[in-house]
Amino acid sequence: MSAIRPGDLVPRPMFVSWAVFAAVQGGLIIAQAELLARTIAGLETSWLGWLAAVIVVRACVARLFAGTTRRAGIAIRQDLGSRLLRHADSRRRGGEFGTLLGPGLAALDPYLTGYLPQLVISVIVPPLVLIRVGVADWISVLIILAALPLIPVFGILIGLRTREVTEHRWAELQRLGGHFRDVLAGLSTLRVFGRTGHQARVVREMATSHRRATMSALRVAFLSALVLELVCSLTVALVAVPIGLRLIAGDLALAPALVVLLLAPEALLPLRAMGTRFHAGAEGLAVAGRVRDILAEPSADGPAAAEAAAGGPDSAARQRVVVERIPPGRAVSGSEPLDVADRGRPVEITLVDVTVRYPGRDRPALDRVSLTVAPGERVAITGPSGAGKSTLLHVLLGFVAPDEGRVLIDGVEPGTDELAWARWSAAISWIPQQPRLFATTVLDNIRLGRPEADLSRVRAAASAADAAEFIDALPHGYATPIGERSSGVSAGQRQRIALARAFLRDTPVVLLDEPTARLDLHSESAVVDSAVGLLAGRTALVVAHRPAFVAMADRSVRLVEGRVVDGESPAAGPARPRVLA
Ligand SMILES: Nc1ncnc2c1ncn2[C@@H]1O[C@H](COP(=O)(O)OP(=O)(O)OP(=O)(O)O)[C@@H](O)[C@H]1O
Repeated sequence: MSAIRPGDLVPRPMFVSWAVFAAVQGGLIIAQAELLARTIAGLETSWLGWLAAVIVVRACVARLFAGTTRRAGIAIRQDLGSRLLRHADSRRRGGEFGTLLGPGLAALDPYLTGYLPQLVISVIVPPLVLIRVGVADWISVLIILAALPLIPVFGILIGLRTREVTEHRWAELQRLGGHFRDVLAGLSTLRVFGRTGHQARVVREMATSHRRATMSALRVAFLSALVLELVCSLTVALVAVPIGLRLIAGDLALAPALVVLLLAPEALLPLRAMGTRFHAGAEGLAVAGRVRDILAEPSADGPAAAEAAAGGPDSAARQRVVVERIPPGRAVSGSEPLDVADRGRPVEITLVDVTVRYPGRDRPALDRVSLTVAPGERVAITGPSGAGKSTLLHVLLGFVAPDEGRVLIDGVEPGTDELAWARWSAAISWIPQQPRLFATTVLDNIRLGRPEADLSRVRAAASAADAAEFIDALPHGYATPIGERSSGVSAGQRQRIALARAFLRDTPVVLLDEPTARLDLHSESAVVDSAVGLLAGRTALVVAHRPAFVAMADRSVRLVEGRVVDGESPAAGPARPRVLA
């Protein structure tokens, strides 16, 4: 991360106003010390009114300054937020980006409204105060000047460590945010592939790592406050002891001695406060660097980005709605073992008068749909957009509970039996229109439903899905990491990884939502050929848009406005053999 200059974030007039405030504040500090010293030394009350006025003005100025700075901070953050949103193309709008826009910009606040104004105050107030101390007693100025550099030196030494730990903490937070969003968006995929429990563990580990990084940053902050406090106290003591001795010896009058004693801590205070605020603002500094890096990158929103972003916010939101509709009784445990006995034989699926109504919709998405898919039969579901094809698959996946009607698996209704749904889930491979890949390696993405599978089985599954060639050409082959929101692979490659996933999972039932994303000719024919191989010998429901996908089925059922309007009779003949046993 490149270093960032304060001027990159804060407009110049803001610095000027901070400087003016610092000068006024410096003058008021000196006036306050002067009036207090005269009142005590002369034992007269005539200055008390002026003293009270200075204290009140000082408080008002400080309040005014805090208000102006806070408003400026909000304006700067809002401006950065909208610039980031305008600039960052859809590929970058992942969970990390969300973390940057949310907690990231919020972390900028202590930097903008705390550290930077304090930096200006530290440059202006100590010299003003030291001039007045020098007029009263030049020896004290020499002592303060000798000790003063210790504060920034210690501050810088600790600051370097602070920057390191806060950047680490920020990186951990971004990783956590990115992964969490990925997991949420792909929750339905994880659920079908029985990996929710594993992902919960991963999120827990990331949260622990972030907590450790936070504790380490806090330790450094406390240590730094302690060191700075010690240096300031020692400096004041070094000034006070000789002043006391010279007062007793009669070498120094009481009024200038009091001015020196009152002003010595004020000369040190801004530097000490700057050290403390540096810690509070260090995360903001890390964020500012990231913001500047993003704004410096060329924006690349365009057709390619749009394609790469397939499976974007709309589809994620839609999936979330679907997942929210899962009745509590149907939650499938991630640690549920696959039912191996189920894997060996094709399954019969029956829907009886299934009706699904989405909230806020007049027309049901499925209207009394009855359908029987014989063991080993492949049925294509066709129909215009919005006919209810995906909803039909979602009912079978348990994402959507029918409002009326029954779903029977091998003649048995899972109903609200959690175990029955877990067994059923373990028997399904689901390939959605826009398969969800996770920000992990290609290898782990393929073996999502079978984490124990070794590389040779993964390779076999990838070859069956015509994915082996492009995976071998990736920079690290199967170990190549996939970015957030499937960045780094094309829509066609994503489909082939999803098919490889299904080949490896090797379940008796396949539910396939044909990809509608624009695929090039080679990708399309590769996906069709692989899908033919995958469906062989399995009970399958395929939402089909293209003739090639309809042709691979034994029969097709047409849905229009949620109703079955046309269904061919089942094809006769034995089921074809599986590709992967
Ligand atoms: N989560 C939801 N909330 C509300 N309405 C929904 C939801 N999902 C789907 N619908 C509506 O239900 C109807 C059927 O949608 P569905 O996605 O099943 O159709 P489809 O045939 O798969 O369409 P496409 O071919 O365009 O994917 C549509 O009118 C759709 O707008």
